Amino acid sequence: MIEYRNVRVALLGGGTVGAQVARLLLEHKEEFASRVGASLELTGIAVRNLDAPRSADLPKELFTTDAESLILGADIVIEVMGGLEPARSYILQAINSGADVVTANKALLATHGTELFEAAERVGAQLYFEAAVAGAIPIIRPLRESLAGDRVKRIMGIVNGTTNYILDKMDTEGASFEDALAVATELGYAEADPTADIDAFDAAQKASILASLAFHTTIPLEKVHREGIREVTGKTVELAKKAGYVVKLLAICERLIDPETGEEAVSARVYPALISREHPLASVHKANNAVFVEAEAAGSLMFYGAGAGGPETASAVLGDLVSAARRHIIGGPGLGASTNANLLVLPISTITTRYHVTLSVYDRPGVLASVADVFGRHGVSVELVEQGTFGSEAVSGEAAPTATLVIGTHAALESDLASTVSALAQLDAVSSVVSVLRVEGA
Ligand SMILES: NC(=O)C1=CN([C@@H]2O[C@H](COP(=O)(O)OP(=O)(O)OC[C@H]3O[C@@H](n4cnc5c(N)ncnc54)[C@H](OP(=O)(O)O)[C@@H]3O)[C@@H](O)[C@H]2O)C=CC1
Ligand SMILES: N[C@@H](CC=O)C(=O)O
Repeated sequence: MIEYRNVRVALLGGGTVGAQVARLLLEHKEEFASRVGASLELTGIAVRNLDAPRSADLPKELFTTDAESLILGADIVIEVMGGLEPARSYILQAINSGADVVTANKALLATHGTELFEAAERVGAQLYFEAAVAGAIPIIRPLRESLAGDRVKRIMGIVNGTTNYILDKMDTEGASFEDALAVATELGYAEADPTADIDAFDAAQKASILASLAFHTTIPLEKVHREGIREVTGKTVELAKKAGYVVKLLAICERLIDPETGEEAVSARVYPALISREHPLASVHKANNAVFVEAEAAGSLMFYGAGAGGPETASAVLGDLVSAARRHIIGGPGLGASTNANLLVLPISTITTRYHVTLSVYDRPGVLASVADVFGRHGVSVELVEQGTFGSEAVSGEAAPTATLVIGTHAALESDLASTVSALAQLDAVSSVVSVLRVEGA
C-alpha cells in the first residue's frame, strides 16, 4: 500500500457546482491520489445554511458556516460560492495564508482579477480558473498555455449556457422566453440572479477574461460592450428562422486597428446576433457552449461542450485542483501573469458588421423608396429587402394596413447604422422598428 502525503482541500460553497465537486472528490479519492501522487483530503465545505438540501449525499460533518477557520488549515482552497463578497476576502485570505486557489467565479475575476492576481504573485501562489469560462470546456488552459507561442487574432463564441438554452428552446420548440428560463434555472444553469445571464453580464465577464488572456492585456469589464437577450421576442426568432438564420448570444473579441491612430487595438463585445443556419455555431443546442479561436499560426480552432451544470463545471474545477495539488507536491513557479501590452479597447461605434433591420411599415405606395433613401443618406448600403407578414394597425381610429419589412445591409459602420435606425424611427411610413440584429459569422 502506497503511503501518500496529504493535501488539505477546503471547499467554499456546496451548491450546484460545490456539491458535485465534493461528491466526485470523495467518490474517486483513490484515483485522485494516484493521479496526483498525494491524498486529497476534503477538510470541509463552507455554506450559509447547514440544513439546505444538497444535490449529492455528502457527510453532514463536513459542512460548516465558518469559512475563515476552514481556509486557515488548507493547502488548496476551492471557491465556488459565487458573488463578489465575501468570495474576494476569502480568496485573499487563502492566498495570504499560502494556499493556492481554484475558482469558478467569473464575476469576481472580471471585477477584481487584477487585485487577486497581484496578491497571488506577491506570495508566489497560483490562481486557477478553468471553470470560470464555458463550464466543462477547456479554454483557459489552451489560451494560457497551448497558444502562448502564437498570436490570437479573434475569438467568437457562445459562452453562456442559460441564454443558449433559452434561445434554442424558442427556436426549436417555439417555447416562451419565461418558460425556457424557468427550466434553465431548474436545471442549475442560471446564476443565483438570472438577470446576470439574461442581460449578458455573465457573458461580458467571460469575454473580459478571454480577451485579456488571448491578447495579453487587461480588458476591464466596463469596456466590454454588452447587450442581453431581453428584447429577443418569439417574433424575432421566427423571422430569423424564415430568413435562414438563428439568434445566438455571441461574445466576440478581436484585434483591430484603431481608425484614429492606426495603432493596434482590440474589441470585446457581447450581443444577440443572427448566424446562418449553416454555420457550426447554429448547431450548438441546449446549454452547450462553443468557442472559435483564430490564431495567426494555428489557424481556426473550435472548442465545444457543456457550458454549465453541476457535474460538468465540477470537472473543470477538479482538473484545476489536480494541477494545483501536483504543484503543491512537486513545487515549481506555476503560471505567471502574461500581461505585456495595454491595448486600447475600441468603442462599439467603430465596429463594422452586417445588419438585419426589421420594420413594421404602413403598406402604401412609396414606402420602400423612402426607407431605402434613409439608408442611402446615412451611407449604409442595402443588400436585401424582404417583405414579410401583413397586418393592420389603428391610426386615428381607422384600420391602416401594415407590412413587415426586413432590410439586410452590406457591412456598415455601427455609428452609421445607429443614425439610420434613429432616422427610420422618425419616418412617417414606419410604424415601428421591430428589431435590429447584427449578422455574424458570414
Ligand atoms: N452553475 C453553473 O453551471 C456554473 C457556475 N459557475 C460559477 O460557480 C460558482 C458557484 O455557482 P453555483 O454552484 O451554481 O452557485 P449556487 O448558488 O448553487 O451555490 C453557492 C454555494 O455557496 C454557498 N455560499 C454562498 N454565499 C456564501 C457565504 N457568504 N458563506 C458561505 N457559503 C456561501 C451557498 O451556501 P448555501 O447552500 O447554504 O446557500 C451554496 O452552497 C459561481 O461563481 C458561478 O458563477 C461557473 C460555471 C458554471
Ligand atoms: N450561468 C452560467 C453558468 C456557467 O458559467 C451559464 O449559463 O453559462
